Amino acid sequence: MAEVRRGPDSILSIENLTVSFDGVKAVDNLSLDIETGELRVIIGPNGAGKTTLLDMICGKTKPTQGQVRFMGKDLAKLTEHEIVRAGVGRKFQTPSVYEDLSVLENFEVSIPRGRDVFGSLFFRRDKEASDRIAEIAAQVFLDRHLQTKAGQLSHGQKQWLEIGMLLIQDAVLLLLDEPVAGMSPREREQTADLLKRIALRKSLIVIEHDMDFVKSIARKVTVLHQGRLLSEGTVAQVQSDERVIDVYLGH
Ligand SMILES: Nc1ncnc2c1ncn2[C@@H]1O[C@H](COP(=O)(O)OP(=O)(O)OP(=O)(O)O)[C@@H](O)[C@H]1O
Repeated sequence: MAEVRRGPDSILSIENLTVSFDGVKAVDNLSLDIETGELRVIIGPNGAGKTTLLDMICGKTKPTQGQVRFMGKDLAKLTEHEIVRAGVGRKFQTPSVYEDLSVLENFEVSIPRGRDVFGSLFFRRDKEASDRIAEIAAQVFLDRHLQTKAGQLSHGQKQWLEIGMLLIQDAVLLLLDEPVAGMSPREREQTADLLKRIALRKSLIVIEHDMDFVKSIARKVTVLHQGRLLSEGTVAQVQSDERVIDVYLGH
């Protein structure tokens, strides 16, 4: 089994993580480390434990055993909301945007709350927020759709909107479950560029099945199988790993 290398720059450290459902281990003694600024892709056959792993990072599922540390914080001690506030943003497989609100309003509701916006600071902060929305809307290719109702966007555009909402939230670690599902080839290319640009300043964990897309974004790939770490390395390394070939083609 590949050894986990713990760098001084890791933003997320997962150690011996296990969760059982009805006695079956969906994630089994998994350890992995994500560096700051890393774009890590997780692949693996159906039921390998990929989604469950993200569920444990964002606090939706509590581990039976093991630890998840994010920027030095033990995430088991935080609620789902506190984990979001700490900087972990999750995008699920199906886009969850407010369909009846415009793109602009979807961005506005994602602005982190709890910041004082009183007195003379009010207008400055307000301007800051609208500048930030404009910048992020352009980044996720939606600057010309700010007034469009989210329900009228294409499936791919909804995925981009959701990624934009995570950026507005100030997430520093983005967890994306199949972000290009249902996208056209052109939208996939744009998304690959977008994720690479985001990784210049933030860290990402992306679950993906589409190997062409994986090749276009991944520097390091983690392969899960039956809840365990099967292989880790570059796309070329994992694709030539006998254990990976066995799992995908064998039996
Ligand atoms: N809440 C739950 N209760 C019971 N079993 C669960 C639960 N969540 C996941 N599982 C089981 O855990 C295993 C891992 O599932 P998971 O969805 O994490 O796999 P995955 O790698 O994301 O698969 P896919 O590629 O199909 O989405 C599966 O056997 C699944 O049936």
